[in-house]
Amino acid sequence: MKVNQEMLDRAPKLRIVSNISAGYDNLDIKELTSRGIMATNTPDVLTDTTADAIFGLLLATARRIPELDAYVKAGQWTAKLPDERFGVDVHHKTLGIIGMGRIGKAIAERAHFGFKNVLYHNRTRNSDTEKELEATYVSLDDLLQQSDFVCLMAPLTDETIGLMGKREFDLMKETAVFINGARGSMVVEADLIHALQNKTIRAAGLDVYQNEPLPLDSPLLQLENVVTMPHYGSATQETRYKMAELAVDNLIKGIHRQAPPSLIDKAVLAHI
Ligand SMILES: NC(=O)C1=CN([C@@H]2O[C@H](COP(=O)(O)OP(=O)(O)OC[C@H]3O[C@@H](n4cnc5c(N)ncnc54)[C@H](OP(=O)(O)O)[C@@H]3O)[C@@H](O)[C@H]2O)C=CC1
Ligand SMILES: O=CC(=O)O
Repeated sequence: MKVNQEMLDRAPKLRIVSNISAGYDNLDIKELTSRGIMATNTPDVLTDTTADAIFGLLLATARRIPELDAYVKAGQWTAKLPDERFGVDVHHKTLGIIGMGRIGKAIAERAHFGFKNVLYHNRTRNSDTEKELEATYVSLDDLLQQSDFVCLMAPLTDETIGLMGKREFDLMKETAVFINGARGSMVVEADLIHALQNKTIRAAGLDVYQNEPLPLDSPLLQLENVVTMPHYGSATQETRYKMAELAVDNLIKGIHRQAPPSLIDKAVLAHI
């Protein structure tokens, strides 16, 4: 739900907005802070669960697991698997992570022993991450040109909206797989669809979309080289419970005008 000026005008007594998600692109943080309203999210508790899901999506896309599951269940496995159904290797390839934050790093940890290289791109270089995960910092264009798997894991901001468009898909290898575990609006969906239809990239694994739930007439649903998930990254019972607990802790602190555990903009404390 979007929390913007219009909504806030109707809530003059509001003290805190407690988001149950790590991403907070639905919140106008500047506006909230200027009104002395705290805003919180639920990072960390969902990091490993989301990394598991996005890594699973990467494997499923490369090895075409959902398609082959449907093939077996439809009774089509009546002879040797035809070559056209083969997948592509994941091991000893190059993984490029755009947004090497908490979840990006957890994905890199999972890739550390299986991939040949892990490349990453952030606005700032992180030498501790480079040492710890043997990851290499590169420009966005170098990452797109060199990676066999490109995984988008940065936040949606004014800077990242439409980050992946025609130019960026054109830079990717024809054999590369694109994974989006971040936010749909960071991708120009029509350009992604074009790249997939024309096979200028091999495939995509998507957890997030420009419009959610994904409209039934989306061309993405017709493409064999797309694996879809329903914005599912943090969706395990254990993790959703921890997220709810953290959101409640944040809320209770905020109602009592105390600093919540995951306050997004600490500058708001000067206004309350
Ligand atoms: N699919 C799902 O279910 C889920 C999706 N998410 C999404 O994942 C996002 C990341 O979460 P999390 O890892 O916890 O967040 P973090 O804040 O820990 O990491 C975000 C990373 O992105 C980098 N980044 C920010 N802006 C840019 C930019 N313009 N270009 C390149 N890199 C950039 C940051 O580095 P720097 O500041 O140096 O640029 C940082 O390393 C969330 O914002 C949310 O949208 C989160 C949870 C579940
Ligand atoms: O997309 C989910 C989140 O926690 O952010």
